Amino acid sequence: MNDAAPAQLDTFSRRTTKLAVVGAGAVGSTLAYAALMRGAARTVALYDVNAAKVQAEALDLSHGVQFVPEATVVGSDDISVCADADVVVVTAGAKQRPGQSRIDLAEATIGLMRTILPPLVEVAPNAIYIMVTNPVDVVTYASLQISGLPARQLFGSGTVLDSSRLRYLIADHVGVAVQNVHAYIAGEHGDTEIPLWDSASIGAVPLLEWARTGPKGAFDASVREEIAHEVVNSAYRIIEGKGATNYAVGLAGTRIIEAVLNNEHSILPVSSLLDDYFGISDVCLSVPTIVGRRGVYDQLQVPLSDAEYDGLKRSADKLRAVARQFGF
Ligand SMILES: NC(=O)C1=CN([C@@H]2O[C@H](COP(=O)(O)OP(=O)(O)OC[C@H]3O[C@@H](n4cnc5c(N)ncnc54)[C@H](O)[C@@H]3O)[C@@H](O)[C@H]2O)C=CC1
Ligand SMILES: CC(=O)C(=O)O
Repeated sequence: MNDAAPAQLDTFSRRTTKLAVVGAGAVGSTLAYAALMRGAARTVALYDVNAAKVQAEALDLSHGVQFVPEATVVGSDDISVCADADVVVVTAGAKQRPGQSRIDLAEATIGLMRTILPPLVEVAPNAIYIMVTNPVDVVTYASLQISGLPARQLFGSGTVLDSSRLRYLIADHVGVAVQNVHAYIAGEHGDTEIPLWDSASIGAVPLLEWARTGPKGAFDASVREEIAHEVVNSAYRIIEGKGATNYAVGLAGTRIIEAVLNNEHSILPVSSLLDDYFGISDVCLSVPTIVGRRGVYDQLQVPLSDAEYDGLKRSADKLRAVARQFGF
């Protein structure tokens, strides 16, 4: 009998992936919880400057590991807790106060990234970096320059969350399962974002076709306008009510982590560096993008109406201007 066989089998059957979450606040700790629930990684490491908070979050999460796929949770105010992570998700930084826009956080967040990223890259040089802290598109662009990482290796959560809000509203409007709605929000994760109606579909039916042939008024321009308005303003409403958004972003972030760690080549609207995307360059924003173990692969050239193209360009111009304002 070969004594080595069971141990070897054990080694190979365990997932050894490590997720590091930087910032154990509302978003970071909820994301860690969602990642544990879904068994996204074998080790979940939390890093935060607030030692008492990060240790408490890690302990609380650890007490629940009996009930989730096997995992280990560690938390520390020492950045080396992130060492050799496969994925690093950055959620550290100030959150919006009611009435503040995401862009209002730019100066503070960029300053924070200058402090956090160099030591992070030192301890986890091969990780895929997913930026969540707002304003996420500008932060992603600045972070690429601060870190010196290749554009495929560092990207932002972008409009994955906004697209899930859009899909939820469309599904609710027509009474179908949200999983059967395929629709993306593109551009800024913020006030200039735009729904890509031209490429949206419900099941196999193009959404604009549904608008023509479905129940009267199903998706006429005023309904589309109302839904788009609701998506843009969702975060403001939630922040007004409870001070932060955390559950949906935790799940959206986990979805991106899974796409990376499982090398899914899934199409997700993450925020990445554009280089001649329909003529748009030198800015990070969201378009439907293939995501896998090496991070960002191709950005899909989806069909765009003239209005959608103009909206995307407006987002790009705004985000570039904000980045320039801070010397990037
Ligand atoms: N991209 C997206 O879809 C979303 C982004 N956000 C953004 O995520 C960020 C975090 O939001 P919350 O978790 O609600 O804020 P929070 O205030 O609850 O947590 C932030 C955490 O960052 C920590 N932190 C601050 N400086 C740090 C440093 N130098 N190193 C490590 N940790 C540090 C704080 O101690 C705190 O625990 C905000 O910028 C918010 O706007 C929030 C929701 C969605
Ligand atoms: C806060 C934020 O960026 C969001 O919930 O969309």
